[in-house]
Amino acid sequence: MIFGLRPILEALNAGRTLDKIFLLRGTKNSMTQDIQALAKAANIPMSMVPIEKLDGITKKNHQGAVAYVSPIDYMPLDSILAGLYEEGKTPLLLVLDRITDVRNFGSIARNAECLGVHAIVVPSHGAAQINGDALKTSAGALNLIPVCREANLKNTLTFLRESGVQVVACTEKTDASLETGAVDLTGPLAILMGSEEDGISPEYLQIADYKLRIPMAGQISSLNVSVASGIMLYEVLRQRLVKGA
Ligand SMILES: C[S@@+](CC[C@H](N)C(=O)[O-])C[C@H]1O[C@@H](n2cnc3c(N)ncnc32)[C@H](O)[C@@H]1O
Repeated sequence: MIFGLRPILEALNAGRTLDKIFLLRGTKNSMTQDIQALAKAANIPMSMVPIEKLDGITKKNHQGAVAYVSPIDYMPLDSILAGLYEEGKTPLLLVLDRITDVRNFGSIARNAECLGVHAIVVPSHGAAQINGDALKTSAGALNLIPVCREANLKNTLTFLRESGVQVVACTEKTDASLETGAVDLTGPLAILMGSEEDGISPEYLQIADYKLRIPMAGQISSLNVSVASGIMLYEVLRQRLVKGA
């Protein structure tokens, strides 16, 4: 963690990757304005809060502002995609729409790394903080797989489609079932997973090329998102192995 306006400003100016910034509600001066502008430009989520409410933080040590330093460096999606095409690889991306549980996120990252995903894409707001717990649950996968943080997932999904990447929404809210094999998952692909709370945003579902449901035989209406990501990514890998892609 970094405490205080000046140290946070210095960290931003030095290009350090911050996960989230909290400013004490009511503080407004030239430094807070600079922090706000730099945080916005770098896609770093920021909240104005009564800081004393944050875990383990007292009036004495916060000095008006607290920032969490990210244990990973976020990567730019466009250059990752360009690099994959240049290397002759068939891109496989995993887009996570507001996964908020840190352990779910870590476990999804582990599935992704094990099953051949080239990069994970998360929104800059409303997603789990990438912290020590996420790193631990990922079994180190978060040190191996690039993570891209995007300000606007709608624009990102549109960009992916325009770049030749097929967007497949993994959702229980469709009749199209995965086991039919009706959708070819061997081309450039982005798998979209939805939040624990309310699934994939309707506006993202509209952009997707296909929606696919993992068949279920029980009474509960959906799988845990990490489990669902594992099943969906296994099917992608299975199709690619069968085709020799
Ligand atoms: C726990 S579910 C979300 C449930 C939530 N109550 C809702 O209203 O959508 C989280 C995510 O896991 C994935 N998922 C869960 N069960 C699935 C299934 N049977 N088929 C496809 N995706 C599934 C979807 O991406 C879903 O958005």
